Amino acid sequence: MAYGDSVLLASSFGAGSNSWTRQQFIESVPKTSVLLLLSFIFIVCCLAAYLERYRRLVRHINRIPGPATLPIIGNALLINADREELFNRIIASRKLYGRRQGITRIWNGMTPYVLISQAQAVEKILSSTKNIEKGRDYEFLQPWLGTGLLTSPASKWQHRRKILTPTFHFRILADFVEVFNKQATVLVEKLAKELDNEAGFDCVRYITLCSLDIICETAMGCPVYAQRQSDSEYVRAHEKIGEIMLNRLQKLWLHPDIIFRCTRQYREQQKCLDILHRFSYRMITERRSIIQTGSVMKQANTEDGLDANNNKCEGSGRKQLAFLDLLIEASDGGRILSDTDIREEVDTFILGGHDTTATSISWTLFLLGTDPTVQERVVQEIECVMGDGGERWPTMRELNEMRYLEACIKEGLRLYPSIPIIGRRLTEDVRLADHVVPAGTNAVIVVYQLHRDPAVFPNPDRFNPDHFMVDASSSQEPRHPFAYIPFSAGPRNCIGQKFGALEAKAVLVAVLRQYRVEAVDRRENLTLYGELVLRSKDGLRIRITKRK
Ligand code: HEM
Repeated sequence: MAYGDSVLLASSFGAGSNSWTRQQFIESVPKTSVLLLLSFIFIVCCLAAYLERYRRLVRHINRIPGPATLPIIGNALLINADREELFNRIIASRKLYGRRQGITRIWNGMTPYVLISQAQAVEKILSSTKNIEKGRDYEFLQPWLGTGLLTSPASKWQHRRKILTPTFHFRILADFVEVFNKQATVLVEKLAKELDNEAGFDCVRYITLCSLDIICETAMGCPVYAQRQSDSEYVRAHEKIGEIMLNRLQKLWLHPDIIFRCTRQYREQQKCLDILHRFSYRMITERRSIIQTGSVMKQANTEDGLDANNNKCEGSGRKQLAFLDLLIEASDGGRILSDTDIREEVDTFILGGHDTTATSISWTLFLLGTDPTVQERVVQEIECVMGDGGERWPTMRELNEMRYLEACIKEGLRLYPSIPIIGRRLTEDVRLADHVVPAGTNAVIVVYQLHRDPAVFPNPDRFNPDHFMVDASSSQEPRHPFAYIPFSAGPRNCIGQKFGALEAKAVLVAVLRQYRVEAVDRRENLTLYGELVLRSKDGLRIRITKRK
């Protein structure tokens, strides 16, 4: 014991034989009190550190232009708008505050969001290998998708992406073209009943069911007959869970689990999840046994499949491999991927590859219906590439040759990107133009607005597929690589973009070879919903007539 210490103790407790030693003093203090004191100090330190971080966040965020904020609630009143108004306000934010730099901020209560719609700034966020954490809103997809690729945290994502990338190899996609063509033929059949419909009809539901058929068959190796049995338990569960998740996303008070779990919607969600997950697990078991008996490649491509009511998929062995087979193969008997992991990824492909592709096809078809000259040019290209193809289905090579059709799909995705908004939660500071956007901020990339930047696309609202017809002799400056990102960009870009683009082509070829399309509504009269995917309030109404 140091001299100073003994003096201190002596003076505190009195010297002499009855005085306390330091040891006695320490022993006399109850251990719980010490623990409490240490915990208190720890909490105070954490709180101080948190407040300092938060103060820094507020200081940086408030330097970014944006609407005036109220204490505590920030701009929550502004955000708490109905479906159509919210998207309008997001778009208006740049016009009002961020015209110069395409960067604005908004406070949802005490949570900051920074809206970004300028290519250089977008590049800083999306090209980062550190800021790859998804925004908070993606958590609402987790009951269904778990932490599959789309929703997975950074710590898990990299390893998963490495395993999954080979499943989208072009040789595997070539095999899927047959499924695209087969289901597109069913779509053409279904559309025939609208031939006499003078008033027009919404094409989105028809195309969404076709796309669901395609993704389920390619992902799980089992047709679900969504187009033929659109009221089956599986299809209804799909539609219902989408509605529930969207509704929860929009209603701030349903965000905390503790409240949501008390609602009827939660119970409905659980029922849907039970149907969807049960189906995916059944497929895994079935495909595993087919693989074990070595019969995947041998089996004939039968027309058996999902029974609408009991979800059975008998004799559904297919000539080609499904994504599921590739995942089972990559799982190494459960060592690398468990059945739950596989289920998460299959469900992720189904969600990620279903509405997005259907939305892209629907908007392109609608846009072609607004411009007969462009539509005829597409049809001429199809005839030219297919030669005397008659009713024959296009091959992958032929689809790849249809450059003008591709330009129309790209232009459709420019004007109406299937995913109009992409979110990231920043884990480290980013400098954007004159601003520091601190870690902890939710970065919101407004793809819809980015794609309409007049500095990149002159006359940006016009439907002009020539934007994407590459002219090697052109003296124009090349476009900024992050000015057009319908499939996102950087490390967390869309893994299924080639699949989606090829599917869109196959479906549009099938429809346009049979029908002439005319848009019923004018584009400027459409009301947009910028939700999980970009929708029009009243659907996309077209009229069709038979081509000779
Ligand atoms: C036209 C069709 C499609 C469009 C416009 C599209 C768009 C996108 C976008 C914008 C993202 C980034 C989302 C984000 O960062 O939050 C994304 C991610 C993703 N997409 Fe697509 N997608 C399409 C088709 C598909 C298809 C067909 C599949 C699967 C078969 C698919 C599977 C995925 C997956 C798994 C991710 C997450 C990738 C990752 O985080 O590593 N997508 N998609």
